Amino acid sequence: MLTSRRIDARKRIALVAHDNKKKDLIDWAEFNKVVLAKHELIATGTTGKLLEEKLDRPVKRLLSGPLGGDQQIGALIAVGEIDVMIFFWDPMEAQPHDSDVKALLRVAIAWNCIVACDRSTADFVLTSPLMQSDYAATLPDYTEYLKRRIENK
Ligand SMILES: O=C(CO)COP(=O)(O)O
Repeated sequence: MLTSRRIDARKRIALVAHDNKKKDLIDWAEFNKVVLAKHELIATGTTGKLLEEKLDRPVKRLLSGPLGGDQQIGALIAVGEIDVMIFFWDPMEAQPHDSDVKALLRVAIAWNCIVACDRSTADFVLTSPLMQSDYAATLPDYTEYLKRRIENK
């Protein structure tokens, strides 16, 4: 069931990284451990396992990316259950599941999900005042508009 964007300051953050980018994502998450502690973390299988170990906190782990985890994150985005996605994908190496990667990035944009694919953008997102509930509440919610537009097609 589609839900509207959450105004809550506690966001549901999806974290995903390709193998060559896992170290970058884990370093970033460790650096931002205190801020991330305020949010719910959801991740693809291997990324989630590494995050749990490094952050010493629970992370909702889905399937590994190539085994359907990317599709699970995409499905959560489509029903409004992810507020932010941090996806450090590898621009230097083709993935066996490139079609899933493309689908995940596509559905995130289709649903106006906040997406960061590198460390600089992830820093901007995490430090944005829009991460706080009172700021987010002043923004228009595009969810209903997007839903109408897609369903009327
Ligand atoms: O493959 C991925 C993203 O496309 C990530 O999956 P893992 O976190 O299971 O390695």
